This record gives sequence, structure tokens and C-alpha cells, in this order.
Amino acid sequence: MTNAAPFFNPTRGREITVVGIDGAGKSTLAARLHQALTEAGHETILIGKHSTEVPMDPELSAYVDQLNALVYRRDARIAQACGDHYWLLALAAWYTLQDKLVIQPALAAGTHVILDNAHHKILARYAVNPDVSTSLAEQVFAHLTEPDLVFFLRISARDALARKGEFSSLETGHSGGADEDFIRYQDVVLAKLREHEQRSGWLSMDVTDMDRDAVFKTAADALADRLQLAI
Ligand SMILES: Cc1cn([C@H]2C[C@H](O)[C@@H](COP(=O)(O)OP(=O)(O)O)O2)c(=O)[nH]c1=O
Repeated sequence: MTNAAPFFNPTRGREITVVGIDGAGKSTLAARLHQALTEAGHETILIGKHSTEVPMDPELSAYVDQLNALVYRRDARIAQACGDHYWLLALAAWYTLQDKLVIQPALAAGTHVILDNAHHKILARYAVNPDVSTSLAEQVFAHLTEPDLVFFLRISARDALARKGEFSSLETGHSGGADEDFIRYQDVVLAKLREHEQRSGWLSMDVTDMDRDAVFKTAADALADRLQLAI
């Protein structure tokens, strides 16, 4: 006998992440990839901003949900009072638990993970904040599992806004409520993402003139090509 034991040594799952500015189409693509992989018979989970379920562990799920509420369901006065460093560390705590309790066990069990809302956009947001050191922000996320494939959906802020129609205060970096505030802020975030892209081997797509089907088709081809995942 060899030591091959396929039933006890499932192939590790793949982690696939979608990044881009607000309105680039991340959630749309992530949901399509999740659906297509599942329909093709691949065990796959979709993880987003409010995914708090730790499989078969209601107690940990409740704890992760409390952390999600703390980080994302916060009131503006509390956000302001606590300040940027606090929120950076709270976000790092959130991403740490999501990685350790949900993503890593899934990958180890052979389940693929589609991650919408990865931490890269947060890094870009903090990189444009002069009050927080960029290297500190990079360090608090450095231990997270490295995705096997990152799709970067590139679009200008003006075009993203035309798609979205409306935006939240967070999506202007709390800089104001006008369209120009969204555009100015998101274009700076986009420039930071593009710097990251140069260093990271992301699969970059200019989605300005692509409809959702074309984006999905390009992504599906890349999954087959780079990760040998057929959908
Ligand atoms: C992908 C896509 C999205 N949209 C719309 C749907 C949503 O209202 C909005 C943002 O899409 P969404 O996928 O939510 O983007 P993100 O997760 O990056 O913020 O744009 C289009 O109009 N055309 C498209 O091709």
C-alpha cells in the first residue's frame, strides 16, 4: 500500500476573492461564482460582510455575530467617538475570526470559499487616511489566509456611481453627501487598489464596458485556467 488516503485527505479548497471600489460589481460576481460552482457540484460557500455562521457551532456563531454588530452595525456618534485606530483594530478582529473560524476550516475540508468584501478595500481606505500608519494597517491583516485567486474589477468612480445611483456616507469616506464626494474618495481608493495590484498578481479586469455576463464569463475562464475549476 502507498500512503495515499484520498478519503481522509480531501483536496484543499480554493479561496477566491473579489476586490474593487464600491459599485464595481463585486457582490454580483461573487454570487454568480458561488451559484455556478455549486451547480457544477463543487462544495462552495459565499462569505460576505454579514456572514457570521460558524458551521455546527451556535455558540461561536452568536459570538461572531456580536462582533459583526460591533464592527458594522454601529451608530455614527459612537464611530466618531472611538476613532480610526479603534476601528482598524476592530476590523482586524472581525477578519481574524472570519478567517480562523470559517475560511480556514472550510478550505481544510475541501470546500471552496468565495470571499466578497475582502480586507483589501479596507487597506486602501486606510492608506488614504493620513492619521493611521499604512504599515500598521498592513500588519494587522498580514496573517490572513492568502487567496488563491483575486479578481480585481476596475471601473472609474464616476461609472460606478452611474450604476449604483446612491451611496452611503461610508462610501464617501464620510467626506460629504454629494456625488463629487463619492467620486473623489472612490477614485483615491481605486488608485491605492491599483498600487496593490502591481505587487500582487491580481487578475485585473476593466469592467467599464462589460455587462455582468461578460464579467462572469471572463472570471469562469480564469477559474478553469488558473485553478483548474470547471464551471
Ligand atoms: C455588475 C453590475 C452591477 N450593476 C449595479 C447593481 C448594483 O446596484 C450596483 C453595484 O453592484 P454590486 O455587485 O453590489 O457592486 P459592489 O459589491 O462592488 O459594491 O451596480 C449594474 O448596474 N451593472 C452591472 O453590470
